[in-house]
Amino acid sequence: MAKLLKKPLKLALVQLASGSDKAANLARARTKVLEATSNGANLVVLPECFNSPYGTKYFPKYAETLLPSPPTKEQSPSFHALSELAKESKAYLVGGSIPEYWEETKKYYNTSLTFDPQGRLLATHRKVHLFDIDIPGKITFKESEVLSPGNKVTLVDLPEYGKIAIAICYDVRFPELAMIAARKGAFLLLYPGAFNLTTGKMHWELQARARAVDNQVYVGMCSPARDMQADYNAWGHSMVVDPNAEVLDELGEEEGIVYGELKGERIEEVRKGIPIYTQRRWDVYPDVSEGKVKLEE
Ligand SMILES: NC(=O)CCC(=O)C(=O)O
Repeated sequence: MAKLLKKPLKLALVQLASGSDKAANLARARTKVLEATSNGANLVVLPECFNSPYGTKYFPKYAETLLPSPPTKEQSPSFHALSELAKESKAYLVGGSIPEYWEETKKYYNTSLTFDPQGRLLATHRKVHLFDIDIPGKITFKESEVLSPGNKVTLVDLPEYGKIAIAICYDVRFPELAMIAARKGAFLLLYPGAFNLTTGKMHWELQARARAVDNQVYVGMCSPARDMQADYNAWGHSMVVDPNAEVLDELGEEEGIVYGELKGERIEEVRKGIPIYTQRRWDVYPDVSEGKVKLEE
């Protein structure tokens, strides 16, 4: 089997403290991304809605136009700031997510942009599963009041390293997305996300570790820092999980950067020890195998 991760990669997840001032958020993101790369990171990730408050009433106000691509600076200051930052830091950059407005359809999306170290756009992921939940007395949230869903699995090839998959927050709860990405050869599943104080406590770590153990790949979950003055209080606890579902490192609630040294040998070791990759019984669950998720050679 070809190596999933061709050489070691240093991953950095920036748990950004952001507020209502978009320009200030972009400037803060730049400072923290440059800090991460000055510490040797090759791939840096920002949180969901890293340059705006998180909430349905904020999406239209902060939305930027990304299509046709590339947008102008007026249409999307964040696109240009991220592209320039990837170039400046000479690293791959997963720009968390931003609210997107698509003129042609008049629809809004929660969208993640990934850039290469030359500042070129590599991938766009629109959140596939919208965060619509209702836990009485705790939290009710309905992204679908404003947003439309994306409709694809997003795999990104980093030529020197291998493939990664990008999805956004609530997407992590859907193992199918992760499974397809892993079967197509991703060594790392990345989720810019913003769980809250109710579901964060219940499921943030569980979901990260579950996707790792299901697929025997690395997982990175990148949250905003917690702000108790904001309408929505993010859980924090950005973390890197290894292919054996062990938490390699984790932050608390405050702003910070969590790092992970990712190695191909670790994936191979875990898969050799517990070889679920060669033990699947597609004959017993053909409905899943028919999902066209053949294991890569
Ligand atoms: N921003 C989100 O998608 C939140 C997801 C979340 O909190 C969850 O429990 O899932």
